[in-house]
Parts: sequence; C-alpha cells; structure tokens
Amino acid sequence: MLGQSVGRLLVVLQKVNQPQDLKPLSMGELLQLTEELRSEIIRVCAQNGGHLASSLGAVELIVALHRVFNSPRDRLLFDVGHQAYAHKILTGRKEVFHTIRQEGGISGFTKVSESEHDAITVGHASTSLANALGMAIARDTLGEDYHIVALIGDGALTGGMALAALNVIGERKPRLIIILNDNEMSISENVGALNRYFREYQTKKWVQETQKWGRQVLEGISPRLFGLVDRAKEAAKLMLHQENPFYAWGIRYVGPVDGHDLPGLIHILEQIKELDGPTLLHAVTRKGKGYGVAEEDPIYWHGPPGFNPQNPIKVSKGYTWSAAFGDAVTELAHQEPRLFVITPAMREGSGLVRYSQVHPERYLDTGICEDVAATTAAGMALRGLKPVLAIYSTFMQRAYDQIIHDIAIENLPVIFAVDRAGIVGGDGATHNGVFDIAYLRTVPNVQIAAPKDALELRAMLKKALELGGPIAIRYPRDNVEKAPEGAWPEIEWGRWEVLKEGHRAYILAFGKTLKYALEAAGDDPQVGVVNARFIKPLDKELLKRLALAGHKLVTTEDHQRMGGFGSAVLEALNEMGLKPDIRVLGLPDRFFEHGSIPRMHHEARIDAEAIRAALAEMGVEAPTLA
Ligand SMILES: CC(=O)c1sc(CCOP(=O)(O)OP(=O)(O)O)c(C)[n+]1Cc1cnc(C)nc1N
Ligand SMILES: [Mg+2]
Repeated sequence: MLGQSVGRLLVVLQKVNQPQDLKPLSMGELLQLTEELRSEIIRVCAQNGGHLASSLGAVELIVALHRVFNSPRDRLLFDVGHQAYAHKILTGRKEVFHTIRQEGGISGFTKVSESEHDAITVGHASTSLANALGMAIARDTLGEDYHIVALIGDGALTGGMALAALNVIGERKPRLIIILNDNEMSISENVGALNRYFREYQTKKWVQETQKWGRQVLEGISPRLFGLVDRAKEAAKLMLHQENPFYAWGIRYVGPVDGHDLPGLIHILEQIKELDGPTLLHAVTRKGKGYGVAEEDPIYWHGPPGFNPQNPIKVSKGYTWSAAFGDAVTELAHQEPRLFVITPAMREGSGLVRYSQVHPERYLDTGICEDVAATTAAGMALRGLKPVLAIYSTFMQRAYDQIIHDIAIENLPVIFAVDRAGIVGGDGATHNGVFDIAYLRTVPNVQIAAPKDALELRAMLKKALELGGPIAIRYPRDNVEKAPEGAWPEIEWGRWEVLKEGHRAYILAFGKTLKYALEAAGDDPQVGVVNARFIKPLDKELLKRLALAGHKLVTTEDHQRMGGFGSAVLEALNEMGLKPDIRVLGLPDRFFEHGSIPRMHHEARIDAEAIRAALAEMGVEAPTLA
C-alpha cells in the first residue's frame, strides 16, 4: 500500500509560497495541502534520497505551526532538522526543494544562513530546547514580543542536552512552546525510560477516555453516581498529572494528542499560544505517515537512497565499513566474553543489527547521548568489561570531555569504533567527521589507528582488545571488500606499511586518501606510498628513515589540515631535528557543505591531482607518458 499521496497534483500548494499564504485557506484546503506536501516530499526523496519517514510524519505538525504562528516573526525551531522538509517547502523554497542535499542545493536540515524562517542550524540532535531557552531570554530581556516554538522528536529528547534544558526552562519558566513529536522511533526503535513511560501513559490516557465515555453513560442513569465517577476521574487525572515527568520539570504538559489531526492541532495550538510560561504539547505521530512502505518500515525509510516512488523497493548499500565492523565485533564477542558494545542510537548506521541479535546481553543502545555512552563505557571498563563504543566521528564530538575526564586520565580500556571518518556527502557540514584526529591526538593515552581494509580493521580491533587503554579506530563512509569470516591477522602495532617503494619521494596516507596516493604514484618509480595506518603513535622510525634518506614527503588526509595527521608528522620531524622537503595536504580551514564526496576532495586539494601537484612543486615531476 503506497498511500494516497504519491503523484498528486499540487493544486493548493500552487497557491502557497510563504507561510502567510496558509492563513486564508479553508480547512479542506489545508487538509489537501498536507497530502500535496507528502506527494512532493516523496517525489523529491525518490530522486535525491533523504529523510523521508521523519518528514512525512511531521507534515500536519508543520502545517499547523505555520497556520497558527507567524514565521519568521515567531521563531519555529526543529530539533535535528531532518523532519523539516514540509517547513522548507512552505517557506519560500518550494521551487528549489528538488535540490535538497544535492551539490549547491539546499541543506537537508534547517540552516540559518539558508532562510529567515530557519531559526537554528542543526543536524545534531537535542539542541532545540537550549536554543529556545536562549531565544526566550533574549526576547524578554530586549522587551520584544513573539512566540518561540521548538519541535523535538522523542529520539532527540533522549539527549542529555534536551533533558538538561528542560530543567532550566522549568525553573526560569519563559513563555515558550515545546512540541514533542512522539513516534516511538529514533532511527531504530526509541529507547529509554521516558519512552517507556509515554507508552504506558498513552495507555492510561486511553483509560481516561474510556472513563469519559463511562461518565456519559452514567449521567443518563444517576447524577449522584456521575459525581462519584467524576471525582474518581479527577483523582486519576491528578495522579496521571503528578506522575507526568514534565510536571516535575515545572513545565505545563498537554496531551497526548493525535499529531495527524490537523483541525485538532490547530485548535489546541491556538489555545496554547495564549498561555504564559513553558508548555509542552505531546503529539503522537506515525513515522512515515501517508506512505505505506515507510509506515511499515520506518527504519529503512528513515533515510533511504533514491527509489521508484511507484514501486519503492529497498536497495542494498553494498558491503560497507560499518558492516565490516559489525561482522568483526560479532565474531570477536564469541572469543572475548568481556567485550560489550555500546551505540548512542546508531544501531543500523554502525552496522550493529546482527550483533545486537547475536549478543543482546552485551549490547546497549543509550539513545542519542554520546556523552552518557562514553562514560558508561568508562564505568564498564573500571569494573572489568572491555567496552567498544561504536560512534560516528561527528557525534563523538559530544563526548570529548568524557573521553578525557572519564576514560583517558585513567587510561581505561575503551575502544572507539569511529565510523563516518571524513567528508560524508549528503548530510553536509554538521555530519562531516573531520575533526576527530585533531581533538583526540592531543589527549594523553589515546591512540588512533586507521585501517586500509577490513582485514586490517579486524587486526586492529583484536590487537586493541589485547593492548587496553583508549584506542580510536577510524574508518570512512564507504564500501570495502569483505574479509573472510574467521580471519584475524596479526599487526605490528604502531608500524606503518610501505605499499610501494620510491627513490625520490613518499606519500604518507591512510583511510580514504590511500587510494588517491596509489593513484598519484601509479607506476612512477620515483614515488613510494606508505599506509600510515597509525596516527598516534606515528611510526617515527620509518619517518626518520625516509627523511634521512632525503626523500620528499607528502601527507594527505580526509580531515582538517589544522591539527590533523600532517600536523603530527611536522611536529615529529621537528622533534627529531629533521627538515625534509614536505607538503601537508588536508581539508582547508572551512566547512564543507553537502555534495559529492570526490568533488569536495578535489576542491579540498587532497586527491591524486593535488598530490602530484605537491610532488611537482618539490621537483618530482610525473613521468611523461611514452
Ligand atoms: C539525521 C540524523 O543524523 C539523526 S536523526 C536521529 C533520530 C532522531 O529521532 P527523533 O525521534 O528525534 O526524530 P524522528 O526521526 O522524527 O523520529 C538520529 C539518532 N540521528 C543521528 C544523530 C546522532 N547523534 C546526534 C548527537 N545527532 C544526530 N542527529
Ligand atoms: Mg522519533
């Protein structure tokens, strides 16, 4: 069942370019608009890929928000921002919506520099509430008057930033509205005590509704009896209300309401906008609403690649580094009973679905809270486990202090399986994993490695378990050749690998840029290639040997040049009093938006052409083709 939205004519949407165009529409037109928005979101996600299920589930909420409030005067904040496709269409970007996440196109998340209607720049979860708090304080301090509404998903609400912001909001009580978009899903099924509570609460709410029905029946029989039931109902409501966690946070709670009931949402938002202080509206939605396959499998359709909207079938992304990690750690856990894997809400993305099924007793999804995940790993390590924290490079930024304070100082045996290291493509600047070498290598005790293939990944994981201490093993968003099951090669820790000899120059590369190095060297006898698979510690012995032999050196990395691997090499050469001719290639000091990874690598000057240019600058010209 596809859902009625596919391929609709955009009759009402033709009349809507800006949010104020919603005001004169009839309820019938608004309802049709929701279907047309769904049709447009499906059409564009089919061609571009993107966050389909999340955006389909938030359509009514977004139409209601733009009907009731007045963006950009009123500030509408979207947590993570991946569910805001309808918002983008309704706020002057209808004509460019088809460029979303494409080279030079609009961002897949809300972005302040993209539109006055985008209140915050996002991509990482759980930031909307603190932003809303700050905006409310600014508004009130400056004596201004406008509404602030933050739409946050149940997954994003598992983030510590969000929960801590509630604590501050509930005490300061600024006038703001929080809409909890509760679809029981993060990317995977949502986790956590709050999530469980909401499920129970909804059941209790059903009981309340049943009581209401019962009251109407009783009213017909005996007003006295009705009075008893009414008092019982009030008591139940009080109990529910007091049990309601937002009550403890000092935040008015309204709900749960049907997040797809557009008239109901508009009505209740009209009421809530008049209230002072903080109000949380709990809206229950269905992820993927209106598109059958996405409703049935919101996990796959959370962020699918392109698809045929008339015949949407799942496509395999090929064998990825994430899958290689998942296979390796699933096998390793059979060999090492103390191994325990933690993911901060990225089970699918980190390749852990099978691991979580094979070793459920040694698997933890903490929800979207990388800080908690890291320190939980510390606690496990302190008491004898060997935790592996599977974490994206970009999201590990959320755990920086925990890595230093809770893990590195005591040199605890925690392995970081750092996925999506490097530029990631469609998700853009908020998701590029291009800072981890810089922010990790300055931390004492932390070691950093980057395997060239799935076999080296296995070798590094196994060796890291033996070595202990905090060890980050980083790998890119890419496909990789599958390693044979049961293959556990040895590796000489800290030693680089010469892949090709050269008599004048050597390229030092690792991870994704290794293929650029091999491409640049080709069969040029002048130029050698080193798999610099250990970033900390460097292989200073080999580095010294190359420098003393008078070789020119080029380093290249899919990471910020500042503070990256090349910086480490320069520091080491300086320490050793060596001054070879060297060029350090890496990402320049700016952000890279969404787009084609190879093209961005080319633009960043870290690819084969840039390597050859650097060699030529040092007098090592590529051999002219015979
Ligand atoms: C896009 C992205 O990177 C998403 S979307 C998402 C699930 C959000 O669930 P929520 O319930 O808030 O929304 P829903 O999809 O509408 O159900 C996660 C975990 N992530 C990855 C992620 C991980 N960790 C952090 C700090 N930020 C993000 N964005
Ligand atoms: Mg959700």
